[in-house]
Amino acid sequence: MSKIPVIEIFGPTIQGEGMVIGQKTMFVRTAGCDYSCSWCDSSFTWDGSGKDLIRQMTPEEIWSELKRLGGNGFSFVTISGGNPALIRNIGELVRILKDNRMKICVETQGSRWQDWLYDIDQLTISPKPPSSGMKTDFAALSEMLDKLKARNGSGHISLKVVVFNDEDYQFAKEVHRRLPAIPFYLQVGNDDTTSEDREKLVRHLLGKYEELIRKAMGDEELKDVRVLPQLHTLVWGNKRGV
Ligand SMILES: C[S@@+](CC[C@H](N)C(=O)[O-])C[C@H]1O[C@@H](n2cnc3c(N)ncnc32)[C@H](O)[C@@H]1O
Ligand SMILES: Nc1nc2[nH]cc(C(=O)O)c2c(=O)[nH]1
Ligand code: SF4
Ligand SMILES: [Mg+2]
Repeated sequence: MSKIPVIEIFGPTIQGEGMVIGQKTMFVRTAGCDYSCSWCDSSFTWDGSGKDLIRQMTPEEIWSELKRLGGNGFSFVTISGGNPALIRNIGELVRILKDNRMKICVETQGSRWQDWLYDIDQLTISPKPPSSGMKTDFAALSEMLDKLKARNGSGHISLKVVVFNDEDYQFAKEVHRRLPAIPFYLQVGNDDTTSEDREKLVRHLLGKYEELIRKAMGDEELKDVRVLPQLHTLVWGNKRGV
């Protein structure tokens, strides 16, 4: 039976980011990423520090674990990582979730394609700005969006760019300029992913959020934009598994 490298399964919790913020959901986080963003808040999925947490699980085992944790109290499952789009076998998990009438949300950076992406109900694509140290392949990104749009339209897709500085903000605008038809989100970057002082972190991030709101509201070139914080970080700080 085909297996999937899973580093954590948790929930129910709220989706803290993007197009379905506030949605009650379970989470499946896969191990491994083709990127290595300088500020990645989930670097334990790819930098070796979480290697003892990785379990090779069959899609059935993942579904059992979701049921064990969430009982009958959920109808939404979010798959994140790392980059879940590295893993072909997630197609089988998607099938099981669909058979059980789950809605599925996926978080990916848009660097890799899998056919199961066609079956995702809420797909968040998060191209990486300069501060991450990564380079976005816009041709590959456009190709991915064209494929998705041709099959299912684009109502269920969004673009979410994390912003840490002005260069990132300019990059975010470029993403929106190139792909104006896709719902566009700006997300506040958390530049202190190791702090255990929640109060201090929240005060700092709310300040950053206000700054980003002010910038976007005063920007005539950005009309159709949503500006969001990471809600789970405001509620729980840098705690893992929430
Ligand atoms: C950990 S990533 C996993 C999915 C996928 N690799 C991606 O980057 O889209 C999930 C989301 O968290 C965002 N993220 C990662 N580190 C962050 C940070 N320090 N502050 C704000 N958002 C962050 C990513 O941009 C992405 O939208
Ligand atoms: N509550 C909560 N919402 C999230 N939205 C995206 C997350 C992620 O790490 O992909 C995440 C996460 O880790 N927790
Ligand atoms: S692409 Fe996502 S998981 Fe990978 S390093 Fe960047 S933020 Fe982290
Ligand atoms: Mg996260």
